[in-house]
Formats: sequence, C-alpha cells, structure tokens
Amino acid sequence: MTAALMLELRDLSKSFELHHQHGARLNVLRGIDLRLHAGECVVLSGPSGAGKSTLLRVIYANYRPSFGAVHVRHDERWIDLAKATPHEVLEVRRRTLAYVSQFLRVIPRVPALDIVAEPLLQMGVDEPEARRRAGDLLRRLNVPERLWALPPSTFSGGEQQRVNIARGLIARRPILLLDEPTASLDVENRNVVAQLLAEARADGSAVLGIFHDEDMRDRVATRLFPMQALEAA
Ligand SMILES: Nc1ncnc2c1ncn2[C@@H]1O[C@H](COP(=O)(O)OP(=O)(O)OP(=O)(O)O)[C@@H](O)[C@H]1O
Repeated sequence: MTAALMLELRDLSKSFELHHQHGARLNVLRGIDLRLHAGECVVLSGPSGAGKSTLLRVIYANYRPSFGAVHVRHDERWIDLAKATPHEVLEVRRRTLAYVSQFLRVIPRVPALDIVAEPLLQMGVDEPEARRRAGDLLRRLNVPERLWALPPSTFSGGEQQRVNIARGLIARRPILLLDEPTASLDVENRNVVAQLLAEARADGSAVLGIFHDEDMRDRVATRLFPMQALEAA
C-alpha cells in the first residue's frame, strides 16, 4: 500500500516587501513543489538564507505565500492554507499540524509539566493522564524531575529546548514541522529525539524539518529537499 499524501506544495513563492528600503522586494521562495507522505521525514537542506525557515513558516500559515498553494490533508479533506480562514488555520493547527521551533515561547509562571501537558488537555485527555504522559516524556528527554514544577524561564537553553520538543511531540499530529529542534542538545538527547521521531513516523506522522547537524540529518532523513538562495528582485 502506498503511504497517504499528507502535504502538497504547488508552485509556492514568497517574497517580502522591505519597508525600510522604499518597498524593494526580496524573493525568498520561487516555484516550490513538494509532496510529503505519511511516514516520511523530509529534511530541507541548503545554505543559510535559502529560505528553509521561511518555507516552514509559510506552511504553518505564519506567512501568507505570495503565490501558490499549501494543500494539507485535514480530517480526510484537503485545505489550502494559502486561502484558509483564520478559524480553519487554528483547526488545522489544533489537530493536524505541529510546529516545533528552536525556541520555547515561555509562558510566565506556568510550570514545565503543565506546558508539556497542555496539548493533551486541549484534545480532551483528563488531567491526571495528561500530566502522567507529560512526566514520562520529560523523563525520556532527561529533564530532571526537580524542574517539572518550575516555569522554564530560568532553564538552560538545552532544557528549554527539550521542554519545547516534549510539548510539540506529546500529542501525535499527522504532520510535524521541525525548525532546528535539536540545535542546543547534547548527543544523548539528540539520540532520544531521533528515537521519538522514528516512533512518530512509525505511527504514520509525516515529518518536514531543518537539521543543520549532519549526523542528525543523516539519521532522521528519509529524503533531502535541496533549496537554493534566490537573488533579490
Ligand atoms: N519577515 C521577513 N521580512 C524580510 N525578510 C525576511 C523575513 N523572514 C526572512 N527573511 C529573509 O529571507 C531570507 C531567508 O531566510 P530564512 O530564515 O528562511 O533562511 P534559512 O534558509 O532558514 O537560513 P538559516 O539556515 O540561516 O536559518 C533571508 O534573507 C532573510 O533575511
């Protein structure tokens, strides 16, 4: 059986208007076509400035593309996020699309355990179960138990990143977008993340990510998607 198509980008382009430079335009993405299937891990590769992070942000609907389509399979129907309403975007993010960036957006005064459990609570999992699963995941990611009741604002970069990964992976989503989620992690914790991604793929998640570390890229990628920097318009 062929794996289900989960995400399809068609002729996608993105340019930014540079307001401080008299409205000059910077072309970052042009004519991107990409198909992502369940169980795949496609890694975006290419030099700094090639538009890798921009592409993930366009897919997550943080940026609207200048041209083209972002088709996402959501509840067995297709939604073009380039044209979706804000309500549809939120629905897709709640159940279909997860985005794990390099940095944890710390919510003041909320303990690490609650930050990780929150996506499960939003899906209707009861609180004791959500907190138990959050603890299990933090333990796997070697976040010491003494930190779980504390807000992560004082955590080290690597500890914050592991809380961020736990929050992003705890509620299994069909499509995972990962922007350098392992940049500040040591080898042992990178291994844990590689294992968690393998489990997500085995469960049918489709993964699209950026990993600058070559070793990590080689371990997790089923395919590379090369990108090149464009000239300014
Ligand atoms: N909001 C924005 N407004 C204007 N220009 C932007 C914006 N976001 C990104 N850019 C520009 O788009 C280009 C691509 O940036 P992007 O961060 O997507 O590259 P990247 O391939 O992820 O790079 P790196 O590997 O260094 O993280 C850069 O020249 C950047 O300055």
